[in-house]
Amino acid sequence: MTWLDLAADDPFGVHNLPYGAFDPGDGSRRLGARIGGQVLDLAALERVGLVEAHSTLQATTLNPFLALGRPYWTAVRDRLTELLTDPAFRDRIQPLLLPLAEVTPQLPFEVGDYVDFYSSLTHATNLGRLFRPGAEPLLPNWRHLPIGYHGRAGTVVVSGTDIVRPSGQRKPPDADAPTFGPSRCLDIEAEVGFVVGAASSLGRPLTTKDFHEYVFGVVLVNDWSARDLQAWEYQPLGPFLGKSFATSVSAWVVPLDALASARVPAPQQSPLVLPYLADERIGYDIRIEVVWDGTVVSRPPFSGLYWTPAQQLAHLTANGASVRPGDLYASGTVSGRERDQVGSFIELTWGGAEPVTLADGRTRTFVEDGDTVTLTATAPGPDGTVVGFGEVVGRILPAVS
Ligand SMILES: O=C(O)/C=C/C(=O)CC(=O)CC(=O)O
Ligand SMILES: [Ca+2]
Ligand SMILES: [Mg+2]
Repeated sequence: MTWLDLAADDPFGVHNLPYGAFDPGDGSRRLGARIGGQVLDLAALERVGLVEAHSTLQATTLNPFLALGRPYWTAVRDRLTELLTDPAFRDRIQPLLLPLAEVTPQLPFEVGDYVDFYSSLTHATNLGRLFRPGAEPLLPNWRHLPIGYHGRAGTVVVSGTDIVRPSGQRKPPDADAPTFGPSRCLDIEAEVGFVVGAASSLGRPLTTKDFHEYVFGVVLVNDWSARDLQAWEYQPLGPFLGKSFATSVSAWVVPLDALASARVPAPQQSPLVLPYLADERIGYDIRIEVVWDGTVVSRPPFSGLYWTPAQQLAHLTANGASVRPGDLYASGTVSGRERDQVGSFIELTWGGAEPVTLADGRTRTFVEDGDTVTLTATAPGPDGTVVGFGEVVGRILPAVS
């Protein structure tokens, strides 16, 4: 029990303690841990000697702390738990807590390499039908390896950043020639992102068993996608400008250790995978909500994903590629089987053919200028608690002409 005045069902109780970076209001950047509606100033905490992490908590991003590896992540988390539960520390900790409302969240880590997977069987099947009508929706490799592509790390932005509508080339199937202009089919993708902490060595693949040693924590991801640009450009090399203009992530990195109670069996795979992809089938019961301009339109369940994050890590290093602190890999769009569980609007509105009606009566197919899309999520915590992920929110600004 924490000595802070927190409700037992607060999703940011001492069982969670996600890490982030914030501007306290003077234009500087500091590292913090979220507890309830406050931020614990980790830089100050380390300066006064209440926690020790080789001065990595003085940095403006989490990367140096991530690089310390699992033993330090555990030691610092244990220490924060002690400081926030033992009333003997109350008087020294209280001055280091800032109200969340008075700080501005920053991108918590400098994104190294960014990979996006494609691991939901339902999403892959739906997109196959929509993008390749008449063809087999799942390509022959889909059940043998976690399909992914390398995205653009430099355009990963923190929740709250406005998104400018992208322009680009598109050519509807019935048009004679391509045109250039603002995307008319701007979409979202609700995903779960895994933040790599420890570095691996070039030429040394990781195994599925290495997941817990190398992955530090989890963020929510909105992989904004311009479907008209994507449909025209993606063959044969895959997503490019249709997805590289912006990817939003939540401001608080939930440590993997906070998700121990959220582990659930992942779906069994058929056919059996190659030995390097064999894993313990551990999924996470992360329940996402997609909110479109105030209306909850979908509740994608992460637990049903076919490929697990441990398999994704093993696969992305299977050729000897190394990972670095701050690398981010996203699960791929989280879509459950029901229409109100899909993680993209192209699925929700079936390519724009079936508009959705928001609570105030407006109808939507794709995202319009001025719309705000918010993803939130929770997962079960220890002893009946709930782990919150905060939100990833973005508002669309008109295209730049
Ligand atoms: O099937 C396709 O051609 C395209 C699929 C996607 O756009 C999905 C994607 O970016 C990966 C994912 O988020 O699942
Ligand atoms: Ca995606
Ligand atoms: Mg993207």
